[in-house]
Amino acid sequence: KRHKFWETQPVGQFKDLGDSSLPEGPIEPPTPLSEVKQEPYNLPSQYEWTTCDMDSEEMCNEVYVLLTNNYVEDDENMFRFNYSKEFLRWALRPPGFYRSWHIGVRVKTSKKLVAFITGVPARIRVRDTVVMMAEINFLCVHKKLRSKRLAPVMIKEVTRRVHMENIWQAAYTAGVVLPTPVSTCQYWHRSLNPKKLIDVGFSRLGARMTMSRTIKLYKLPDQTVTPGFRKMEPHDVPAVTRLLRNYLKQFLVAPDFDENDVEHWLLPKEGVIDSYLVESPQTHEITDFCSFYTLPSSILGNQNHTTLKAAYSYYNVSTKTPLIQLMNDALIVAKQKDFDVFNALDVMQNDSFLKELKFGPGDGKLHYYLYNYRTKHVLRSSELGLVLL
Ligand SMILES: COc1cccc(CC(=N)NC(=O)c2cccnc2OC2CCNCC2)c1
Repeated sequence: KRHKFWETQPVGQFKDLGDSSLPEGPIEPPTPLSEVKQEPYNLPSQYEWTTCDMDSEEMCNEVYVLLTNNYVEDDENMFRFNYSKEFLRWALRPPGFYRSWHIGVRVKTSKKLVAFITGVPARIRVRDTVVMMAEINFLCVHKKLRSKRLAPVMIKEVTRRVHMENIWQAAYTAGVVLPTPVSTCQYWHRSLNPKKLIDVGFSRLGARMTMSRTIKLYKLPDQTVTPGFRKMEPHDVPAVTRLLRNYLKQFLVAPDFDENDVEHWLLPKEGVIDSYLVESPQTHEITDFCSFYTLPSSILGNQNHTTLKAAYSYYNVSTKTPLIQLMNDALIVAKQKDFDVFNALDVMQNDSFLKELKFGPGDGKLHYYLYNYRTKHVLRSSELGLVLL
């Protein structure tokens, strides 16, 4: 398939697949900062660049409205991601963030926001090398402006602004195959509210299954079962950082989180991120951790329901509590908080609990990409220790 734009970019090309003579590492060397293009790329004449200050209630709302109406839908166009404003502020303002990497496109005359793309800085380890990268996300072009080739110029502009901060690599995910996935993950769903999921067409009643039998199949206890299971609190940051850093060592690609990162990315925030840990009642040692983020989806065209309340598995660590028991407690808490479904990718050790905890395979895949960084091989999803929002 022709990838006119991606064939011009420093990314693994399909023709290079299997050529194991190519070394792991950057594809192109950094450019001297004086040679980085200082002025923004040209947009079609009726549009202009804008920087979206997510601290501004008004701009944050404009971004929220654009994404709510124009962001990613499932393959059958029945659902559309509906990131909340609080979530967007959290996702886009981690330690060291750059406002200039929150890029919008406006119509010059009306000033209407019609496109968006973002980057946030992240230290990501690839095998034994920690690389400063930009995590690129929320690329969105208004439905009415599709196929005007806006996305390539937006990707070039965010790349230019990342280069200006002397960062030369990036990580991103997509539901489509581009040159060339560093890994491809299968996503899985665990029903928490099967009646609603069937009513809205997210799930179908199994063959030879009645609704009451289905409700019983997915029923969960009212309370968590692990002694010492509790919400993460600020004073837990150092211990959770140690636990998570040690656990992530086993994966070929993983974030290199320090305490500042853990404080931002993993401390609970109502309606955004939930995280729990197991503190041994005997030793008070923190032995396990689980977390999930809140990403609702708009339900397109259903009379009775407008929103699908979905939890997405984030980072989980098990050293004493069996991962299956830990994740079942996460399901129990998600059900207590009235989530309809709990989603997970088959990354890290997730494969070990998916089937047993009654997750069903989703109808699509999520591809992971690195920009300007070649890996020796395509990674198995279980070698991935990175979850993007
Ligand atoms: C249920 O509502 C949906 C609304 C839009 C798209 C999809 C299907 C889909 N594309 N799902 C995922 O990409 C996905 C499935 C499981 C876990 N994480 C995921 O994506 C995350 C990570 C990448 N950025 C979007 C959120 C579902």
